[in-house]
Amino acid sequence: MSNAVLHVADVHKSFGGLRALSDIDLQVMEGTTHAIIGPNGAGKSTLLNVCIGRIAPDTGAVVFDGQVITGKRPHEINQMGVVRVFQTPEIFPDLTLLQNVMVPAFAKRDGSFRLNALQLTSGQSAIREEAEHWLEDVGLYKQRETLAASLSRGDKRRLELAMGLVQRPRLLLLDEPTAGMSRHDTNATIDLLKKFKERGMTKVIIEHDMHVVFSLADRVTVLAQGRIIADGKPDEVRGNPVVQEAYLGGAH
Ligand SMILES: Nc1ncnc2c1ncn2[C@@H]1O[C@H](COP(=O)(O)OP(=O)(O)OP(=O)(O)O)[C@@H](O)[C@H]1O
Repeated sequence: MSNAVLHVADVHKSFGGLRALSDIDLQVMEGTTHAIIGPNGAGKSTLLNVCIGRIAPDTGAVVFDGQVITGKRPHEINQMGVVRVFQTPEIFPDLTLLQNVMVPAFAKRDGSFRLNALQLTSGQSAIREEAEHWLEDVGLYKQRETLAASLSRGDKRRLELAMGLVQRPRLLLLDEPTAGMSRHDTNATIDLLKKFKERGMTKVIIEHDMHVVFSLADRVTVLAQGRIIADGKPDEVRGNPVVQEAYLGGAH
């Protein structure tokens, strides 16, 4: 039996009169890729934000590796090993790729996020080597000395992935990792994420592109109007008439 790395336990969240999340209970098992899908406004981003401490649930709890993390600050949750890769890459355009990856590597080592860590000499070469390793892993090693601003959209996402990986996540949360990408870049991203899957990394992925979801997910949870309407293996979910109805009735 594998363990639940993440357990979202009976979470509710309202914004004013709007119920963004109701009765959310789900478990992400060790080593799996767990997709969260649903029409626009279903509550996917709110759920992710609850998991990383950016939004406090009204009731319920989030348990990570057996510890309640509800109420902890985002950087504390990040230090525990929960890493989120954003829909819009959060990179430093005026730094080189290498420097971009070195900043979170220093943050992981020192427990605080500082741009001026790049001026530190202690441990600089070990951090540099580690950053190079992850740039190589995502296929950006050759461009390591170029400025991040010059990258294509797909490569910026890869860079952000390297910035996440250098933190050696226990749980990687990916928010629409292929949004706005060409089919070629999307397929390259699928291949990259498959590689991490083979290494046993636990991932949660929010994604609209069903080709990506069904290429990667071991389990799929479907949200609609803030509730879980289906949860199971990809094929079970795909054939579920309730899911089809939610998509037809929604914006997609
Ligand atoms: N800070 C907020 N204040 C008020 N309402 C919010 C806030 N954040 C989200 N909502 C509302 O909560 C509901 C769920 O939004 P959320 O962004 O979580 O959905 P989503 O499934 O991620 O949608 P999308 O696929 O469009 O990104 C929506 O009706 C949204 O308008």
